[in-house]
Amino acid sequence: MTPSARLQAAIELLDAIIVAAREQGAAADTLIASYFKARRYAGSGDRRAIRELVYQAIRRAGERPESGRAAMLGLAEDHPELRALFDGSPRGPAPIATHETGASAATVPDWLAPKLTHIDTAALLERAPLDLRVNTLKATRDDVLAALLGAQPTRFAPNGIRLADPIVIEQHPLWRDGKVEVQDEGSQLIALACRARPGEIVIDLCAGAGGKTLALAADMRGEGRLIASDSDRRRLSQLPVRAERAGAANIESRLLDPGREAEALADLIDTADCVLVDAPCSGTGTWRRNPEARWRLTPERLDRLTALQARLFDLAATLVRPGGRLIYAVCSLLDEEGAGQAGRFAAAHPACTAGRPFDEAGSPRGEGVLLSPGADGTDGFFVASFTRPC
Ligand SMILES: C[S@@+](CC[C@H](N)C(=O)[O-])C[C@H]1O[C@@H](n2cnc3c(N)ncnc32)[C@H](O)[C@@H]1O
Repeated sequence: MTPSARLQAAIELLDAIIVAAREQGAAADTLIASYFKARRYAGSGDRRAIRELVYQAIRRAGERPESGRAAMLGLAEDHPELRALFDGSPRGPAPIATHETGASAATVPDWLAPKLTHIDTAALLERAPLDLRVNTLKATRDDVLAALLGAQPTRFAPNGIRLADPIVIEQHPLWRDGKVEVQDEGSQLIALACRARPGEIVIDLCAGAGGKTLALAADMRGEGRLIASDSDRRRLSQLPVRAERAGAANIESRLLDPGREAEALADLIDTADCVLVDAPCSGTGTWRRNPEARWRLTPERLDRLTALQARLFDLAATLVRPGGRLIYAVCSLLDEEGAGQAGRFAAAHPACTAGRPFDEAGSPRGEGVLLSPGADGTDGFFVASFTRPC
C-alpha cells in the first residue's frame, strides 16, 4: 500500500471507531482486527503502520472527533509530513481544503478534566507494558523469569513479570501450559488485597472472564470454595477453559440476572470469608489500553454506573460473614466511582472498619488507595478493604 492509501485506511478505521464510541459498539482493537481480516492484501508492514496512525490520532484527541478525517487532520498538525499524503490519489484521502481544520488536541475530555486533577493524566495515555502473572499452582516466578528473555519482576506484585517487548504470549508454551496469565500488575494487586487463603469461602462477585478469579484460586491452592459470578454469560463462559488450563479446580460459576443478583446468591448470605466486588466502571484507569474509551463516557453513563456500583457494593456486604472481608475495586480514577463509593459505604456501615489493602503500592484516597499509571506504573484502580465486625 502507498503511504497515502495507508492514511486513507486509518481514516476509515477511525470513522468506524468514532461511530462505535458514540453507539457503545465494539472496541477499537476489535474493529481493527476485523478490518484487516476483510483486507488480506494488507501486509504486516501496512497493518503496523495503519494501526500506529489510528492510535496516534486517538491518543491526540480528547473529545470524540466529528470524523476520522478530522482526527487525522488534527494529527497532521503535529506531524506536518502527513499533510502531503492528503494528495487526492486514487486510494488516498482528498486534498486538504483551504479552511479545513483538524480535531483539537487534549488528553482528557473537557467535562472530565476537573474530575482528574489529582492524577498525572498524560501518563494515562502512555503505552501500557505487557504484564504477566505467574500461576503459582504450576510454576514459580524464578522459573518464568529464566525462560523469558528481557522479563523483569514487577515492582509490587510478588508473582508479576513485566516484559520489555510485547510478544504474542498466547503462542508461548508457558501460556499454553497455564504457567502464566496476561494480567496487569494493578489487577494482580487487587486480587492480593483479598488475602484469600486455602480453605476459605471467597466470592468474586463481578468475575467477568475470571482474570482475578484465577489469581484468587492460586492463592487458595485449590482448597476451599471460590464462587465466580457475573451477569454476562459470554464472559463467564470463558472461565472454565481458563481454569482448566490453570489447573484451578475449586471454582464454581454462577450467572446472575441483572437486578435479581441476590436470588442466585441467597444460599451464601453471611457466609463468605471474603467478597471481591470488581465493579463495572468507566475504565478511566485503563485508557492506556483503550484510549478511545475517553470518547464513550458521558455524564449519563457515569450516573448509571455509579448507581450500579452502589447496589453491587451493598449486595456484596450481605454475603460477608461476621469478621470477613469486603474488597471493593474499580479500574477508574474518578472519585464518584472510587473514594466516593467507599465513603458512602463507610457512612452507611459505621461498624465496618477500613484497612490498607496492601502495604507499598498506591496513594491513600478516602477510605482506600489509588493505583495510577503515573505514580505506580500500573493501570489505574481504586481499591478499598473493609472488615465486617465479628
Ligand atoms: C471490571 S469488570 C470485571 C473484570 C474481572 N473481575 C477480571 O478480573 O477480569 C466488571 C464486570 O462486572 C460485570 N457486571 C455488570 N453488571 C453486573 C451485575 N449486575 N452483576 C454482576 N456483575 C455485573 C460485567 O459483566 C463485568 O464482567
